[in-house]
Amino acid sequence: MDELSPSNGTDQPQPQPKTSLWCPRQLVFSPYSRLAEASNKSHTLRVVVRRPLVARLTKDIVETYQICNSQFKYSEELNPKRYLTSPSTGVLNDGYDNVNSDLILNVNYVLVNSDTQRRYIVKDVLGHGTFGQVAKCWIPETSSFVAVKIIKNQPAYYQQALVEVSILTMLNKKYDPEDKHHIVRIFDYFVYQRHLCICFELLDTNLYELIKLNHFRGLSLSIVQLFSKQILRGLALLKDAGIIHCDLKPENILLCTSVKRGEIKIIDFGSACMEDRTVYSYIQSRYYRSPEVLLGYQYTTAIDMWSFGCIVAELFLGLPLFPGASEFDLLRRMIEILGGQPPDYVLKEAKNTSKFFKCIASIHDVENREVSAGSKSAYQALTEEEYEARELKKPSLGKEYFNHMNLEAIVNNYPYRKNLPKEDIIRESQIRLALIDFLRGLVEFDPAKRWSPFQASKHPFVTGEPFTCPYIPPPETPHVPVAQNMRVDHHPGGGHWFAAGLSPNIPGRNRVAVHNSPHFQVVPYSHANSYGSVGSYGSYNDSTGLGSSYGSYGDTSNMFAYYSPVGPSGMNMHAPGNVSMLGSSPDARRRIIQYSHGNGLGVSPSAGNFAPLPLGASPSQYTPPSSYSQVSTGSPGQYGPTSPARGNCHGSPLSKMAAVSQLNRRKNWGYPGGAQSQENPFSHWIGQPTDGTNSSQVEGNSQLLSSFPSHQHSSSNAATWKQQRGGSSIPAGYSAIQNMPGSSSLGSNIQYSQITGMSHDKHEGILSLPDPGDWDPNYSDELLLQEDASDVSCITTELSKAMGLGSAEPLDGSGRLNHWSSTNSNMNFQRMKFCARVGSCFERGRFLHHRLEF
Ligand SMILES: Nc1ncnc2c1ncn2[C@@H]1O[C@H](COP(=O)(O)OP(=O)(O)OP(=O)(O)O)[C@@H](O)[C@H]1O
Repeated sequence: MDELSPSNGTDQPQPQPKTSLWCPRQLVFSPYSRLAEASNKSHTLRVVVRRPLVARLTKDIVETYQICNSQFKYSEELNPKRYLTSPSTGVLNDGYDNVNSDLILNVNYVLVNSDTQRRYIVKDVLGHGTFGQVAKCWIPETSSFVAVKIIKNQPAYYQQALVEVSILTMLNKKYDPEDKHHIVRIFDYFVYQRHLCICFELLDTNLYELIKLNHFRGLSLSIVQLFSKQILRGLALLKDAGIIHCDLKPENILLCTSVKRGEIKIIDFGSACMEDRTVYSYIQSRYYRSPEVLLGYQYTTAIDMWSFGCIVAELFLGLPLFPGASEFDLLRRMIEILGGQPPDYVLKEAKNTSKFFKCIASIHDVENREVSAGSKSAYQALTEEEYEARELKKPSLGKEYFNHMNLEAIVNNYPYRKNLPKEDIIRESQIRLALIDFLRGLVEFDPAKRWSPFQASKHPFVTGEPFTCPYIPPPETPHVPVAQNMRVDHHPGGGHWFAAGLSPNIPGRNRVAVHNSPHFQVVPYSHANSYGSVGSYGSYNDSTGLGSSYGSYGDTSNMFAYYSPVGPSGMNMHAPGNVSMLGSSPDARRRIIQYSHGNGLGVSPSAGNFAPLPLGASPSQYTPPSSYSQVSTGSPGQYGPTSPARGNCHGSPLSKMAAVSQLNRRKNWGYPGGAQSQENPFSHWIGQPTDGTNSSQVEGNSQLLSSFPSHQHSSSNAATWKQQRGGSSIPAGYSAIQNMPGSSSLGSNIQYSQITGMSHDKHEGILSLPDPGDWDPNYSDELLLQEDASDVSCITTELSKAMGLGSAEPLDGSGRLNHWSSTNSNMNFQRMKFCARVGSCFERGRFLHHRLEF
């Protein structure tokens, strides 16, 4: 404070000259006194003086005040409430909830698990999703931070969130007790103020934000490899458990705060389902949506492998591989970039084939598979005009931002880091060939041929072995039937909760006692489908005794049942008054309906009248009621999944709500049900051929790369990578070589592109930095200005330092993040985390001020 007020060398308040414009009231603060400060707390002086002014006026304000007035006492109770939830007006649930059914949180709001009396003190909001808010909370008891997902106070969200609890509990406890498979840990769950709260380990930035912090330039191949390996471990676990994540995307993969740098974890199992209970057809975020889901074909864990392939490509390229502005656009991009189309057996069976394809063979040919057996398909993708004629609306098409329209050219022509030595370019080009081969096995149209996590994990791109020829995967290990595989060994709750045929296995009074839920009431219900008796197929529990009977939950003395259209797997049974439901037949099943009006049970007036959701899909991903659809549950077909159980599907009334409530960071980026999904987020900066020709015509010629071993799919024309925007473009020249520390291994593929004018890139188009402001709906320059400019400008430098560059060299226009390094300092990592939060503020502006409180 020495620069704020002169010291007179005494600690007494001094009369101020009349000419002074402002002075603190004498009784409150005395002017700053260096002597007083020194005599009081010399260590404080040191700390305060060295801290930046902003820190002293924010984070250190209490100390600053105390320096000015030793009598000053800080009292938290006197603080005005600082709301973290928006809107913060309480209109539902006795004023606890806002209009969106979100619990209105403020800093230091306390969530209590009434069972254990554990208190979770809200400190910040980490994110929003379809299901509610995720808050960073402090547990005084353990002196640790956790992430608590506070689910909206609506029955459908409530119930679907229980699926997340069940699946994660099972994955954590049964399949990954040692936490080695990169799946987020669930610690606790409870109901507070009619909100289901799920407590997770606290994680850090997600991969989308990481890419964004790097200005949408790709990460180095070593990091891509590092992340790929970990995601595959997670997917292998899911496959073993027979679980489909259904919403794998960069946003749902988070860096860990743990000491192990570069560790990531998969989150958000709110859309997950069991492989043998694939109920919904409208799943996966659009950019990461598999062809079989898009076409309405039956699906398996292979859809996560497709998403994984899209993620790997995006990590490398910095941009989504298939940023379809609509499903038509998505399919068009897949076909163009991959050079093929879904196999005929899928097209023949899929529900939506006629929306995107026309049949060009005779019915007889199709039926008898004569055409599909040959090289020519019986189906041809509709042109834009044909689609419009059929659907009576123009398909939404996004602009191209890769100047190459095939996978090989896109990857091969991605700019190399500047100043990379020639030998490193050659080495990296080899790894890129491995990457292409790897991606080919993942973004494979045929789900039956798509590699499993096990097969993919043996690929040279992942193992780091030299890549010499196209990879032939080892045979897949036999699949253990899900029903056998998913039994849990203990039932502390005395039964099972069964929205997903799963058991939360967490006992307790307030353990989401469904029968006590404000959202449900029991009514007799007769289900048409008979799936056998209680305790039959798919139970997670020992099929003995009442407590382990199929679909039960809570104490064995309390069984209710509620209906889910998937058959017994959707039955949540609770027997009031010790009425045993053991061995109940379908006609004994009951359905729980929601009170549709105020009933003293705390149902939000806005909640509507929802039937409980069956398992397995995010509310954001349900098929709109007008077009309820279900993946065919009939015969699995020759390549179909082996699961015998495929239930009927009802759509969800949530779809419209979800569309409105989508607060995802990339809310226009291909999310199912997204209200603005027709808008192309890249429309302003996505590159277009500068000469007005079709992108496929502007392919340049890479002298260097053309000498590399060619891949079976590679284009002979090495095409041009180009990202273009407005006038602020810079030429994307040939990436010259720069030696980086530790460049002897995969980690050497750190790329900073620089224009050098080397021959093979001289035809390159224009490269410019994509600006999130051009497409990110939540971005604003004002928000940017609110931050400390130096913090912002240093993001990429600090991030790359934090990730182990060991160099302060900034990333240039096409630079790429470097590999992780053990020399990375914790300070840098902290800095990175701070920067990451700043980055996230750009998108979620209204939380900016919260983020500054670090
Ligand atoms: N364990 C965690 N640690 C830190 N942040 C987290 C954690 N879990 C979630 N978040 C943050 O909260 C955001 C929303 O979480 P999540 O994806 O689980 O919610 P959701 O409602 O299921 O979202 P979606 O709409 O994608 O289905 C995440 O993108 C992430 O930024």
